[in-house]
Amino acid sequence: MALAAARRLLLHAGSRLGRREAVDGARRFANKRVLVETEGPAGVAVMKLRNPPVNSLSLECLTEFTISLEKLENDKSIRGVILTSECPGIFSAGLDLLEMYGRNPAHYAEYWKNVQELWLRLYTSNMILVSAINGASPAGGCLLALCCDYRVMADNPKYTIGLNESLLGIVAPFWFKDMYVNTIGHREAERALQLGTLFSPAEALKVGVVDEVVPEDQVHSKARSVMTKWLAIPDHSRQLTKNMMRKATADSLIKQREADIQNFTSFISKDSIQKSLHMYLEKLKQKKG
Ligand SMILES: CCCCC/C=C\C/C=C\C/C=C/C(=O)SCCNC(=O)CCNC(=O)[C@H](O)C(C)(C)COP(=O)(O)OP(=O)(O)OC[C@H]1O[C@@H](n2cnc3c(N)ncnc32)[C@H](O)[C@@H]1OP(=O)(O)O
Repeated sequence: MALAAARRLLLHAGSRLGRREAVDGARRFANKRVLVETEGPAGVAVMKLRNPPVNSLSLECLTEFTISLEKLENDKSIRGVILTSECPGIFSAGLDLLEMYGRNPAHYAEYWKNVQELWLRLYTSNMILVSAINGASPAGGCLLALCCDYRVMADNPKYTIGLNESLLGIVAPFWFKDMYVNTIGHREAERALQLGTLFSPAEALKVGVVDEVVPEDQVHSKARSVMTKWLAIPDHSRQLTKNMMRKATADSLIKQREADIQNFTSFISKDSIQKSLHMYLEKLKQKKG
């Protein structure tokens, strides 16, 4: 409830928590975890996730992300968004494991509702979305990239991307799966989902998880040049086409949002699933030292 109130305040009362300033004709607004810079005449915004250390999608981060997108969507001068990260070497570590571990069912339900909301807003956005994937992008991080119309990834073998849920002992929700199938086809998705494959940039390109791999220092310039190409298409025809391609996938979640929340909540609350998440979190800790 408190988050919903914060969201209303941020969105409608301007920016009490956020900031808006003019810099050389460009505009920017920032919440704590999302920075948005817009470039006047081109109608393009650059949205940077900045939730260190790994841009995990905590409830606060999801909320700020959704609010920022909503603001951009309502700003008729904005036609495209480049989605990227301000955390070195990490695009996004995906959903925040600490939101799904050791909490109560009401918290899981609230968290999942916000995950759904961000996904629906991103996936069905009328704007052109290009991701500049400048770091690791597992699970929910990959989901963000898959929502975009075009994905450019940095050519660094340390960065991997994919829906790795099965490695955590959890299952990618059906709408994650649907988007994966839409992007890389049924056979590749079936294999990658079962194995929890995290693809290197070269593999991701080969299988179609990303559209282009470029040297790390060119990710942003390439994303901009891709955006320029997409901006040349009339908005109305591009938007109708995007809607035609994505509507069925979005509708299948819209039709069963409440049931999906119940499924998630009962699945994630299971002792066996909590145990798997505990082990995975321990593994992440041990990796350090
Ligand atoms: C049948 C019905 C089905 C219904 C559906 C049910 C369930 C499905 C539900 C959800 C789908 C899940 C989606 C997800 O996104 S789950 C998250 C998956 N993410 C990962 O697996 C990434 C894990 N992280 C890493 O691999 C690495 O951290 C990294 C991103 C490659 C970065 O490595 P680096 O070496 O740079 O950092 P550290 O590993 O040292 O991490 C620093 C710090 O961050 C913590 N952390 C990492 N990832 C997360 C995360 N996703 N959430 C929360 N915290 C994270 C890590 O533990 C370290 O913490 P510390 O306190 O030790 O500093």
